[in-house]
Amino acid sequence: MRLWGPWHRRLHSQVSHITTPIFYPNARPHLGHLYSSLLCDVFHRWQLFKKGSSLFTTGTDEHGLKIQAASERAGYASPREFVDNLCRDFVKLDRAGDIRFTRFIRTTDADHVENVRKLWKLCDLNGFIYRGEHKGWYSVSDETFYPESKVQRSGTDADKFINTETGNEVVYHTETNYFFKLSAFRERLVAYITENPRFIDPSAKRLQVLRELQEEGGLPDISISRPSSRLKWGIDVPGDPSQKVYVWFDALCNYVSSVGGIDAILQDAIPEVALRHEGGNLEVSSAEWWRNTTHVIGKDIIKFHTIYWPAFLMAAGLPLPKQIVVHSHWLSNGVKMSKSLGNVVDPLLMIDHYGRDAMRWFLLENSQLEDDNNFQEDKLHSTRELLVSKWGNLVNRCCGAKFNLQRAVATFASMDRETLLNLLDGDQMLKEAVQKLFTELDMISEKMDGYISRFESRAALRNVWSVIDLSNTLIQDSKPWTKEGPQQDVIIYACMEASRILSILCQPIIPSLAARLLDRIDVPLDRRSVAFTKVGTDDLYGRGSNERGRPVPLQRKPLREQ
Ligand SMILES: Nc1ncnc2c1ncn2[C@@H]1O[C@H](COP(=O)(O)OP(=O)(O)OP(=O)(O)O)[C@@H](O)[C@H]1O
Repeated sequence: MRLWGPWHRRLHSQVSHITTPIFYPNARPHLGHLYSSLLCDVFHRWQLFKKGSSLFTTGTDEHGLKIQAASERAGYASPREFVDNLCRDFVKLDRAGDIRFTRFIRTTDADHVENVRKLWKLCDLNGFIYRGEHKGWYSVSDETFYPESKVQRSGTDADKFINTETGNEVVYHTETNYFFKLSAFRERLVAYITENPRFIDPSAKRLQVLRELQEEGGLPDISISRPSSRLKWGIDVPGDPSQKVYVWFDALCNYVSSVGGIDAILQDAIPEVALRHEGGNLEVSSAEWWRNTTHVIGKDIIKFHTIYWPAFLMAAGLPLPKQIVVHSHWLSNGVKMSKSLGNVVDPLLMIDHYGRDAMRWFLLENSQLEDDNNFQEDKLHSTRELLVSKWGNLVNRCCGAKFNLQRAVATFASMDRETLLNLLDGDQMLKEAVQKLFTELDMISEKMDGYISRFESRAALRNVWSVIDLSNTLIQDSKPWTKEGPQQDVIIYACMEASRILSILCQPIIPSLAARLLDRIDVPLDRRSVAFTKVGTDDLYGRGSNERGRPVPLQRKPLREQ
C-alpha cells in the first residue's frame, strides 16, 4: 500500500480554532445560523481529517436589551429562563445538522464573565477607556448608536427616524457611559489590514473595511457601557455596578474565553481547563490556539469583528486572530432572512424531510462567500435527487450481481498503473477514459484541500460532481455488462475507486451519507482516512458488495407537501 507523502506530512501538525458568531437567542434559529455553523463544521472536520488538531466554538450571546425586552414580552420570570429555553433550540439545530462543535459557549458562563471583566480592566489600565456623556441616535433593535449621517426620516411615519442601513427605528438619547478610544486605533488597523491581506476574506470585504476606516471623520470613539437602570441583563462594569458592559464588548470576548482565557493567552500557557479539542494529543497553548483562530461571520456584523474586535484586542495588548471570513446572506424573496423579520426557513423542517446530508450539500453547493442566495426548496429537492441518481446509482450499478468488485480490487489495487492500462490496449477509447478518471483522482484530494481551506465549497462540490460524471460516462459508454474478465473488472474498479475516494473526502461534508456510501462497498472503518485517498491505497474493500439485497445508501424522496 502506498502512503501519500508530501500532502499528508505537510498537514500533520496543523492546529486550528474556528468560530461561528455567537448567536442572539431572542427567537428560534433559522437557516442562516445553520449556514454559518456548517461552514465552520466542514472546516473543523476537514482539519481533523487532515490529522490536524482542531477546536470549534459556537454559542449564544445572551445579554442585552433585546433579550431583556423579548423575555419580558414572552412573560418569562427572568431573562435567564428565556435564554435557557432558546439556547436549547440552537443546540438542537446543531445536533440535527450534524454540527460537531467542541464548545458551546454562553456569555452567561462563569469563565466568560471573568474574561470580559479582565478584558475591560486591561483596556482601562492601558488608558483606552474613559467616562463621558453620550448623546446620539440610538436603535434599541440594533443596540447601537448611529451617527447623524446614517439617520433619516421614516418613509411611512414622518415623526419617526430610522437607520439608513438596517431600516430600524432610532431615537435621540443622552446618557452617561464609558467610552472606548476607538479613534486611537485607526492607523494601526489600516496598517495591520493592509500588511495582512488574508486577515479579512474575501478581498472585496477587506477593501470595504479599509474604505470605511479611511473615510472622513472615520472612526469615532464608541460607547461601551449602558446605565444599569436601563440595561439590567448584562455584566457589571468592573468597579461601577451602575453601568453594564455593552453587549458587543461582552460578546466578542467569547472567542478568547473559549481557548482558555486572556491570562493563559498572555502567559503562553497550556489552558488550565482541558479543552475538548479533537485530533491528536498535542499540548497546545492558549496562545497558539488563539493565533490560529478563524472567525466565520455574516456580512451584517463585519464592523464589529474587523474594527471593534481587533481594536479591543490591541488595546488589551492581546494578539489578533488569524482571519475573519465574511459570508453573504440567505434571502427570503430577496430580503435577508432574519429572526426579527420572521421571514425565515425552518432548517429543522427541511432536515426532517430531506435529511441532513442533502441539506448540507445543498447549502454548500448553492452559496459563495460573495453573493447572497435565495433559498428554494425545489432546488434542495433536486440536489437530493442528483445525489440519488448520479452517485447512489453509480454505486448500485457497480454493486450489481453481474460484477465482482472484490475480485477487481484484489487484482488491481497493487498493480502498477501502466500494467493495468495496458490490459485495455484493445480498446483505446476505454483506455483513455480510465486514464482520465485516474488522473482526476490523483489530484482531487489536493484540490479539495485548497477549496475547503479557502471556504470555496461550491468549487469543491463541483469537482466532486465532475468526477462522478466521468465515472457515469465511463459506465454508460463502455457497458461493462457486455464485457468479461479483466476489462469488465477494470471498469468496475475505476468507478468504485472514484466513489471510494470521493466518499472518504466528503466525510467532512456529508458525514452520514459518506459513511453509508463507504459501507455499501465494504470499506473497512480503519481505511477511511486521508492515507487512503489515492488510487490503489485500499486492497481490502468490496467483500460482499455484490451480494443481492443490500440496502441502498440513499432512497428517493418526493418534494415536501406544503
Ligand atoms: N440570512 C442569513 N444568512 C446567512 N447567515 C445569517 C443570516 N441571518 C443570520 N445569519 C448568521 O447569524 C449571524 C447573526 O446572528 P443573529 O442571531 O443576529 O441573526 P439574525 O437573524 O440576523 O437576528 P436578528 O434578526 O435578531 O438581528 C450572522 O452574522 C450570520 O452568521
